[in-house]
Amino acid sequence: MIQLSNLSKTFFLNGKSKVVAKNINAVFPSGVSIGLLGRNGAGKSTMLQMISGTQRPTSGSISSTGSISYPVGFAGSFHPELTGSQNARFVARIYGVDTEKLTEFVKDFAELGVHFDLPFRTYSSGMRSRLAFGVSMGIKFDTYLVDEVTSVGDAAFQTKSSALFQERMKTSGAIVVSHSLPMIRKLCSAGAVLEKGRLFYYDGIEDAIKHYNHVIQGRTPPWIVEY
Ligand SMILES: Nc1ncnc2c1ncn2[C@@H]1O[C@H](COP(=O)(O)OP(=O)(O)OP(=O)(O)O)[C@@H](O)[C@H]1O
Repeated sequence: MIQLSNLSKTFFLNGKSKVVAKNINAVFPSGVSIGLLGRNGAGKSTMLQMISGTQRPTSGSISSTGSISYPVGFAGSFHPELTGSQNARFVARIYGVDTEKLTEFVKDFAELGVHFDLPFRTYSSGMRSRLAFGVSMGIKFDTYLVDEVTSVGDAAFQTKSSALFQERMKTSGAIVVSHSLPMIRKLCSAGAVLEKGRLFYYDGIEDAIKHYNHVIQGRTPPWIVEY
């Protein structure tokens, strides 16, 4: 379970303020895959960053009962001079998981062939994504945070990635940010909409999509009194 308590976040830039969370109180239940929807700039990525702990709220707090991943597919902390294999070991040590097991898993999953033992700096962007997705999904977390990982590799690899995600969802939950509704429908059973600093949680993804469809047409859903 992830609990947001009186959570507020405001950015100040060039004398202007942007509120992305306004005193939000909400609970993301354990073991559920939740699609986080909202317009461009609503604050979805910021919300994931606050949940992962890389961004601080302006006020309020976030507490959780289980382990939370770093954003799935994030490659920014890989060292360019280390090989894919060495980077996988490095991350395994940071998270205290079996280095051999994770490395074997990633080797098999990411299908990088000889590149797995070559420096990360020599990788194509597709190879980087495959390594990053394999490493993050290779570690068991209670909740996976997924931000727009919609196109990892070619069609065959996407099918494989999606199957791995569904497999993980048997024992874990996720918060998934994507503008692709087919992707959200495929991966999520529940949903939440972030709009004007408020968060609306729905047990059913179709109800969240209904709300989102109102939002993108600039309308307030009839079941919401006011934002
Ligand atoms: N470090 C920052 N400093 C100032 N403003 C920021 C910062 N990070 C984000 N913002 C602003 O906060 C708002 C929310 O950004 P965020 O990336 O969280 O939105 P999003 O819902 O994920 O958007 P998108 O759907 O376009 O990816 C935007 O207006 C953005 O410009």
